[in-house]
Order: sequence, then C-alpha cells, then structure tokens
Amino acid sequence: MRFDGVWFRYGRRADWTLREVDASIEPGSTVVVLGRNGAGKSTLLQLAAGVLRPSRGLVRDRPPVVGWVPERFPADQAFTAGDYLRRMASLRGGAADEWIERLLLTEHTGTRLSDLSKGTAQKVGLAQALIARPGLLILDEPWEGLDSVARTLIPEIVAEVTAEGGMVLVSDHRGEIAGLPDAIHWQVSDGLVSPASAPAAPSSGEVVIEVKVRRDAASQAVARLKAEGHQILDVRDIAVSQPQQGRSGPAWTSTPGGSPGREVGGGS
Ligand SMILES: Nc1ncnc2c1ncn2[C@@H]1O[C@H](COP(=O)(O)OP(=O)(O)OP(=O)(O)O)[C@@H](O)[C@H]1O
Repeated sequence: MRFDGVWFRYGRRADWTLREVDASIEPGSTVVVLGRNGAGKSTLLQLAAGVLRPSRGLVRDRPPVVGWVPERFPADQAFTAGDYLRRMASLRGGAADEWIERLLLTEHTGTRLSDLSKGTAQKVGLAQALIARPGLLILDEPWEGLDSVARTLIPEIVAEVTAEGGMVLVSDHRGEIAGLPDAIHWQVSDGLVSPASAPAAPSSGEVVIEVKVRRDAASQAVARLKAEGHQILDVRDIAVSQPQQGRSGPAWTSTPGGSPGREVGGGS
C-alpha cells in the first residue's frame, strides 16, 4: 500500500496537518508510527484506513479488508458487546466467538458498549477489527488502557497478521512498542513523515507508574519528579483530553528509574 504525494488538512483554511507524504508498506510488514502528541499519527492512520480522504494525492493499493482500531473505540452505541461483535461478524463474514474468547470478553458480552470500561471497550474495538482477517490492520495507540493480558496479545496478533502477508500500521506516542520484532519505524514531525530508527528498548530496571495530581499542583509535581531523576512520559489534562468518555484516568505518568531520558510526550 502506498501514500502517493498525500497532503491533508482539516479544513480549507486550516494549516496542513500532513504534507507530501510518500511512503509505502510492503505485504507482511509492520510499521510503527512515532511522534509527539498532536503530530498527526492518528490522521495518517485514518488516511490509511480510508476513514479520511487526502486533500491532495492518493492512497494506493489498500487491501480490501481493513481492520481499524481507533484510539478511542466509539462505545456510544445501543448494543451489548456480544450483539455488536456478532453483528459485525455477520456483516463482514467471520467468527466473533474466537475473538471474544481470546480477548477474554466472555463475561462482558451481555454488557452494553456504553457501560464498558475503557480497556474492555478497547478490546471490543480490537475484536471487531480482527473478525474478518485484515489485509491491513491499523492500531491507534493500542496499548492505551489495555490490561497486561491484552497487551501481551498484541505482538502475537501482529505476528499472525503479518505471517499471512497482511500489513500492520501501529501508532505509538510513548515509544513503548519497541518490542514489535522486525517493525519499520516512521516519525511524524512538522507535518512530514520520515523513516526513523527504533526507540531504545526500556531498561529492565524501570517500570511505568501513572499518577493523578491536582491541576494546580501539576507543574510542581513534574518539576519535583524531574529533579529526582524520573522521566516524564506523558502529561494529560483529563477534562480536555477525554471529555466525551467521562474517563477518570490518570493525568500524569512518570518513570522512576533514575535515568535521565528523552521526554517523549513533551515534544522531541
Ligand atoms: N477532527 C479534527 N478537526 C480538526 N483538527 C483535528 C481533528 N483531528 C485532529 N486534529 C488536529 O490535527 C493535528 C494532528 O492530530 P492527530 O490526532 O493526528 O495527532 P496524533 O499524533 O495522533 O496525536 P495523539 O498522540 O495525541 O493522538 C492536531 O493538531 C489535532 O488537534
């Protein structure tokens, strides 16, 4: 599949979000899209999925079956998780039950989509993208909100899709998915997409903890953590970043490891 001179902006008078993207993905390969918050990773993925159309240029040779897992799976539909996945299976041709079991969704099949937790909704989003084996699987920040079991499944699923000649396009703003073997990396920066080297694998002596603090104490908390040698990976304003989900997730993330590192979320 190929981005052929693709330009994109969200309105005729808006600034260009992406400029002159020329890049291709080969069958059987995985591309990890890196870039800071707001760089244009989701936009690039939606152009690949065909959810957005280029303002200029073309996306060529998109496979007929595309599985797209958006960053936030839209859970505001009146179905239960089970009904939704079975309907998707009958529309697309495929079996829902395999993915319900594999993603440990059985106990949630009777729950309405709107009542699912963020992580479970993400798993339903993943299941719907896999019901019909995709020639192109697009995962927008798939690690966000997933429990540890589901996290370990993602590399497995990626390997299965590529082993059958499918392509996988994954975005990652924290550089967390260095673990995908043989992945090619693209960097989105200043509207341009360029080849990049893989981010350094996290050192084994480090863990990620998520910490929520009061908004008025945020700068002080960041400064203190930095002064102690921790790495700030992400800063999110819950009210601004997740308004429609009513999500009460963490606002701050840091890595206590003592090693001064690249500030991923803050812009590099
Ligand atoms: N529907 C939209 N209408 C107008 N502007 C948008 C829309 N969606 C995204 N943008 C803007 O386009 C730019 C790129 O957004 P995009 O979501 O592609 O970035 P991203 O790299 O995926 O960020 P993140 O890591 O935070 O998800 C941002 O400035 C964003 O505010």
